[in-house]
Amino acid sequence: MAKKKPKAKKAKEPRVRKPLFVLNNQQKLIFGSFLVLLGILLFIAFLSFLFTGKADQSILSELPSRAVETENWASQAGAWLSDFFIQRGFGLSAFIFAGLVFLSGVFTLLDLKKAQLIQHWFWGTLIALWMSTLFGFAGHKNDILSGTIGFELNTFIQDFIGIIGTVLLLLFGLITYLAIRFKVTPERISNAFKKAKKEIKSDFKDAKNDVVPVDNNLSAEAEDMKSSFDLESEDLEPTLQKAPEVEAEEPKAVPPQEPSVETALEIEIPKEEEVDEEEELEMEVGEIVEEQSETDNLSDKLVADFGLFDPTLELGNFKFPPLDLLKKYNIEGIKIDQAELEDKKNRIVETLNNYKIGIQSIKATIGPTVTLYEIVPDAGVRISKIKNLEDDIALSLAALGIRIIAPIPGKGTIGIEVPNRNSTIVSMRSVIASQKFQKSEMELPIALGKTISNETFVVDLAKMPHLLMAGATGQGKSVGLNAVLTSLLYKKHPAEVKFVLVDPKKVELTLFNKIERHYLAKLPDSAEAIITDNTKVINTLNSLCIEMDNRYEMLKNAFCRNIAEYNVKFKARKLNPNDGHAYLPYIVLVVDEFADLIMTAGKEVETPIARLAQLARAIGIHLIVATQRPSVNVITGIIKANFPARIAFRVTSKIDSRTILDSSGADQLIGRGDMLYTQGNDLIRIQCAFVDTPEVERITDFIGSQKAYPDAYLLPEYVGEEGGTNLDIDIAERDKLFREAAEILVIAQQGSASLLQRKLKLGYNRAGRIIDQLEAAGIVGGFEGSKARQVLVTDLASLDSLLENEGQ
Ligand SMILES: Nc1ncnc2c1ncn2[C@@H]1O[C@H](COP(=O)(O)OP(=O)(O)OP(=O)(O)O)[C@@H](O)[C@H]1O
Repeated sequence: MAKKKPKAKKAKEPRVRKPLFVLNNQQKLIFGSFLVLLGILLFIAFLSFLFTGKADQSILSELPSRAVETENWASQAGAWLSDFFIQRGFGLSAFIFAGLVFLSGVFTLLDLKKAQLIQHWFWGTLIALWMSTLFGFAGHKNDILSGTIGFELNTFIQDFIGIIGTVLLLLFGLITYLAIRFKVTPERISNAFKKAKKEIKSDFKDAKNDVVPVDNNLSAEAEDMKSSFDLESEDLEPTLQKAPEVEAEEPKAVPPQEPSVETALEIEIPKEEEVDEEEELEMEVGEIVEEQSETDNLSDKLVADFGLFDPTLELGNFKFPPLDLLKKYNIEGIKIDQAELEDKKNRIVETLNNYKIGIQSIKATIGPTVTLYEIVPDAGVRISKIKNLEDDIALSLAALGIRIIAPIPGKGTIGIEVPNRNSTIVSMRSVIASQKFQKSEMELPIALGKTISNETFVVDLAKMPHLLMAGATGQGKSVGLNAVLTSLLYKKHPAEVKFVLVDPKKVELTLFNKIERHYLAKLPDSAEAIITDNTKVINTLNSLCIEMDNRYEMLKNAFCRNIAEYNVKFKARKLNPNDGHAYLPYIVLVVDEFADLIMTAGKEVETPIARLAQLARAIGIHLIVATQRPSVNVITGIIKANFPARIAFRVTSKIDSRTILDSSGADQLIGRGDMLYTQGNDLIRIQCAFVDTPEVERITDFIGSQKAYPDAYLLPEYVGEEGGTNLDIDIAERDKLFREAAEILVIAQQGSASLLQRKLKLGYNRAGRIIDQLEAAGIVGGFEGSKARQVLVTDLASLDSLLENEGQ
């Protein structure tokens, strides 16, 4: 496992060398063909210059004009260019530049590697310099051969190191060039010599067609070998033939233990191979050129031609809802009531003094619903003493919802939160309009409300990664859910996020039906996207589990660790849609009234929820679960462990508060959107943003009236075990009423759960389970939709014998 990690990382971050400028295909064609033709023109002009250069000398001093007549095949331009490159430049070597220009054109047209072209230019220029210097040295009388540069270079070098020095320097230049460019080494030269020598020898041998007699100077090993051959195959009269040069260099290289016996024994071949091997050991390691992988090149090309993939293109004209759809309240902002502040401060100080607690300083921070009084007690005061005075302070202030934070984490103070006499509504508009939200770079930003210091509180759902919301009825849960959904609607394009809404109350989330084809996801066969039926919830959750598994597979194939990386790669066109890749929107599953679901479906809901909560964070499925009853059988350990981010609205008891937050505090809230938020560490008191139903309606109307996708986002199909059929039910685990139920159905010859419910006064779940057990026992048939199941046993006698046989 540990070994695999770096590999994955390497695959994840392929080295992409960004070119300075990228030409598109048309530009490549234009630029490439220009260079090719220019190369040809230069070649023609240069060639012509060799014949017509002298004749055109006179016109070079004149300014270019139509009246000037030239002999050059490329006219005035040809004459000028040739003069520049040949006469004043490199002489004959100027042809190299014509070739290089031509080559550049070919490279551009065929989109070959730039690095190679640069190498050609580098070496071409060096050769041009070397050749013109050589011509300058050898034929310094003729400046067409060397050009001015060659002539000057030659005289410059000669002035310093003389004629012999120049010859040697030129020779050195040639050797250096051969050594670097063609990787010529002394070994290769000597090998070439040896090979040539050997070939000549073998030719000579072949010609003679004779066997060379045994060499008396064989090494000890060779002698051994010879004797073993003599012993093993006397009749064959083997003869050892040995390459003399091999013996001289490496006599030990003959493998003594595995001699092969042939009529005309050729030991030299393995020996030569050994020598070759040894020579190969001194192999030069060539420079490692890092190349872009094929896919990178392809994706770069695709990006150059079509730009980055834009998932929002299908609904390119989609307009985000404007701010004025949200209500503006007259009393925005916090009013400071000096008298109230002073009064409360005095009461706090007084109460503490009554218990002999002195205070060094007191500071007030006014929030929308509560004011935080931070006190620094005198030295030597026990913090727990103040904490215990919570009720006394509440009594003296005659206020609900006093919360004491002792000490405030990170500050050396003790906080006392006291509700304001007149609380201010935190409008959704104010939090959506805040810079913090508008400028947030989060994946799934949610503006929850405002903190006690009146700052907008924005969190990233993708980081949470799942949210548990609880609170007694009427304390602001539904408003909270709407605030979450509204935040996402204001920030995310329909292509980027999809909601799966589960609303057993049937009324809370219905407004979102209008944006079904924009933002909602549903099962392929369901008519409504918002799920109100508990049995459908199970199918949807299982379908989400399939979606999760599918997404993990896609991520694995793309070497990505999470959805963000995957989508970046997909946008850069590095993932081929034909290989099953697609842009992945985030999926937010919202479950209202979770307690109700657990009551009716129990484990069937809990298991997929827990699975999703455990695994879905990396692939962009996030859960928001809201419940009225935060009891331990609803918020089980496994659910709790996977929902580190929790919101508690007001609850009725300390126990409930502990169930949600693992600490008390939620019981001391004042309701109406007053909440505590935790992401595993501190509790933050927030006033939830208020968004009313008409506002949500306006937003959904606005979005719903725009062009939509043809259908809601379709989740994978889940072929459920309808009615909870499980054919492996253990006989020992059968219901106590199993036999009775079987008899009822056999007598009635009708396999229906409702019949059992009526006759045995059972709940739906238990009746359903018994039916499953009867099916497993072969008493009733399989599920047949709305029809009752078939009863497979005709009478009670057959039933008796069936059950008796089963027991054996
Ligand atoms: N953030 C808020 N600011 C101001 N008032 C609020 C806020 N949240 C809720 N309220 C008030 O509380 C009332 C009840 O809120 P809400 O419908 O969200 O409660 P609930 O917890 O969903 O109740 P239930 O569980 O019964 O559905 C709202 O009609 C509203 O008047």
